[in-house]
Amino acid sequence: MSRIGVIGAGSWGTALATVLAGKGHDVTIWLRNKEQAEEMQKDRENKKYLPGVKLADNIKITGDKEEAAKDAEALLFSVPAQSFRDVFKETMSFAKADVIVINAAKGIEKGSLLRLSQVAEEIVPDIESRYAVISGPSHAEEVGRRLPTTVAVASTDEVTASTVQDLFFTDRFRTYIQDDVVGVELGGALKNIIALGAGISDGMGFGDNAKAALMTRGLAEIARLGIALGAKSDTFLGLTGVGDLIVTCTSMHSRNRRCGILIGQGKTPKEATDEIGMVVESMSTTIAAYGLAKASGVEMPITEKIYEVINGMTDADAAVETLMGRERKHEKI
Ligand SMILES: NC(=O)C1=CN([C@@H]2O[C@H](COP(=O)(O)OP(=O)(O)OC[C@H]3O[C@@H](n4cnc5c(N)ncnc54)[C@H](O)[C@@H]3O)[C@@H](O)[C@H]2O)C=CC1
Ligand SMILES: O=C(CO)COP(=O)(O)O
Repeated sequence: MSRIGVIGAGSWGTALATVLAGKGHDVTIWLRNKEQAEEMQKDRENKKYLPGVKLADNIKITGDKEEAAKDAEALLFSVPAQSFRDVFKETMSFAKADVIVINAAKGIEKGSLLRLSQVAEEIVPDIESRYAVISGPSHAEEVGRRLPTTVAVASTDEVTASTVQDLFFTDRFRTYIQDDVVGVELGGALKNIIALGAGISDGMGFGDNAKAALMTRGLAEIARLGIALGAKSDTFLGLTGVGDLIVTCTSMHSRNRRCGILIGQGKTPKEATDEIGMVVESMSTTIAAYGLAKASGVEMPITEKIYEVINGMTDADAAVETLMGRERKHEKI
């Protein structure tokens, strides 16, 4: 049994806290609003982000970051990617020197174009051997209800990877070990862009053929960028690649897909994200991926069109026409 601080109490932090508590760990969730923390502590439920899932007695909720961090043996970060830098920096100032860090967010920092493990290393230069990423096809709504789920835990350090594997492993939440941190981070972040596109396609009334095309060619461009940035190609065929792409492009739990559906039906990106009311990571990840693709000279035609749609530079109809009318070519990654 370990003491674990969960930093961020959205749907994912809350769902993962229930897995950890189910294993008997002593879990403290931090959330930034003190009144909401008190309410959640009293209600024993996250009514805003994960309604209907009861919180066990070994989960404590606090609005005090120091309380969640200071005695923790492991810290699980589950705040949106663009907030990670600030939240991580402050939290680590309270943490024990040997704390294990697990990041559950899926995104790339917009301004710096850094993966979140790179952001963490900028702040704590010796963090790599104590840092793990958890990622895979896993919607909070299902994990919170103990529906069978598989994910990967990636770390460059094998001991850290297996320690984190053990922290979460249950009969309903199966954790695999991975060493390709770059591939796992990029797979989890970039699939959200394709899910947004799949949603736009659904919202425009296109069919399963169009969605399968987006998913397959989308995976090709995810892998292309990933390999150029140092990922292993096999990772994109695993849980954190094609696995997460499938669940996010097909599930009505996906906020990225649902946001795309609203855009495909004619809403502006701002109206669509406001209506979703939870983090839609693809909005910032698309901008970061567009920047990374340009900087590394990798061709990402779907990402480029989605970038233009969400920035009001083209509409979805024109984007589809351009993608379908691209020069004829051989099928390859
Ligand atoms: N919901 C899901 O099923 C899954 C989500 N993820 C990832 O987990 C991350 C978090 O997502 P969700 O929990 O779903 O989001 P959410 O929208 O449900 O909740 C986000 C939480 O972060 C808090 N937050 C936002 N900015 C903050 C800041 N600056 N400081 C402190 N707290 C802040 C919000 O108040 C809220 O409690 C995202 O990167 C997402 O892609 C990954 C796998 C599954
Ligand atoms: O990453 C996820 C599932 O694995 C969550 O996807 P959404 O952010 O689109 O809900």
